[in-house]
Amino acid sequence: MPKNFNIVLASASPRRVELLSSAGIDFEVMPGDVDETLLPGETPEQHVLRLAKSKAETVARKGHGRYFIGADTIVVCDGEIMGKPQDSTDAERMLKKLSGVAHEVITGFAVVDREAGCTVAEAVRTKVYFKPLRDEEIAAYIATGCPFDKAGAYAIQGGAAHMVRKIDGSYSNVVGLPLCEVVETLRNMGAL
Ligand SMILES: Cc1cn([C@H]2C[C@H](O)[C@@H](COP(=O)(O)OP(=O)(O)OP(=O)(O)O)O2)c(=O)[nH]c1=O
Repeated sequence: MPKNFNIVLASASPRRVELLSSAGIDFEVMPGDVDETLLPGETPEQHVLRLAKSKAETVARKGHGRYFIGADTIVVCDGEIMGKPQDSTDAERMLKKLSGVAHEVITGFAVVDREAGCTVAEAVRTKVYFKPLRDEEIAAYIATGCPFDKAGAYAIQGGAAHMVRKIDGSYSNVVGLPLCEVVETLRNMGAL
């Protein structure tokens, strides 16, 4: 793909940077720091779409470039929306809840075209099935420190790969950016 520094990824997530780079896209990175508190009555989709847009718009207001990409990932298990765990007790609680059952990972992404004054956003869902986890397995995983900056306290691409029996849907969506959909959207918007 041609070099295009008109694209800015509004993210501090090394996973998102790696995923977008793997698609052969050239872009700049500028983190978009926003308050990630869930609003009362917000559905999971509304939540990730609002945050994805907010991250992209925050950076679009101050950065240079034309297309700004923001994203937000959450885990939804039995009606509970899980963001990043607050501490190891919270991580343990989340992993015990995910143990032996299926949950959904939802990533919302938004692309702001600053010149055209328009935004395209989409929420993508992947179903993830965990095997039953032993308490020692959970404790050992938390001790690695990996869960703390991950929604639902796990990383499918890292130390938690062996906990996942199967997934239905996009793998990159679980890692933090649904690549197929993001690249399609960039192309439809004329960014590629
Ligand atoms: C479920 C899961 C999440 N994650 C990560 C993706 C996201 O980085 C993180 C969820 O937090 P987010 O708030 O979506 O993103 P972030 O704060 O890391 O980065 P930014 O807002 O600057 O873009 O969890 C994995 O890396 N692997 C996984 O298997």
